[in-house]
Amino acid sequence: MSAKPKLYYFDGRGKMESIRWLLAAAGVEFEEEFLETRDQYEKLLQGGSLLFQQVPMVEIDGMKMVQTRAILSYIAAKYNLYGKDLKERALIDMYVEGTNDLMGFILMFPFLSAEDKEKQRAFIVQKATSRYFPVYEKVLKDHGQDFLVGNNFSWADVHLLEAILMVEEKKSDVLSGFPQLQAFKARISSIPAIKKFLQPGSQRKPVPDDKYVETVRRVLRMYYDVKAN
Ligand SMILES: N[C@@H](CCC(=O)N[C@@H](CS)C(=O)NCC(=O)O)C(=O)O
Repeated sequence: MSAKPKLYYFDGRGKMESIRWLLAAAGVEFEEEFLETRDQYEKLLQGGSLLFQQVPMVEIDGMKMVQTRAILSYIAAKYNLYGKDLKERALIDMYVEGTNDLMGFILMFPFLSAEDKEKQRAFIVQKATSRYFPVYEKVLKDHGQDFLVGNNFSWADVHLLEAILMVEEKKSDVLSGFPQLQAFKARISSIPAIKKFLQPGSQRKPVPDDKYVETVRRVLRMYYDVKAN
């Protein structure tokens, strides 16, 4: 039996969270090493483990993988969450990139000033409800199926649920005008592997707090200000 994938990142969401979600959705157990000190990060750098001197890094199947998108694609393909043919794969890629753009607005949120946080919250909700959610609402309504692509559970479904929950953390009733997405959320959340991941005590990370922000800033020597969109 091959070893469990090992994830190298901070003890928080950031760019690793979607990887945790996808592994969990595939029912794959994984280990994590959390970066707490600059020393740990420099050891990884000096050991040549970080191809572009960045995390996330995932040890999987004898590889030290970096680049979030590459890691996610590998996991999706390996665990049959990436469609049955090239056209389904293309659709999954489009939907995932859409949700990724939306999540990108949320990724740096914890690093903003209090004033910018309020501006960014409004921006996220506006983008979600006017650009991204209407797309997925229409896809689900038009084909009338349970999943976004090919009537099968895929990476696109996992990514969309993650994005929905992230936006709901910014505005809890954000799905009120999206009945298809409400039903989708309930359906995907009840898939056993997802349900397990959503329960307390799983490897899902909480909303980033000040301690997470301080650790990331210290380890990466991130001394600059981050601005809202
Ligand atoms: N394109 C990369 C970007 C990764 C990235 O920006 N990682 C940050 C932490 S979230 C990092 O390691 N920054 C250190 C640096 O760039 O020097 C990916 O998607 O994985």
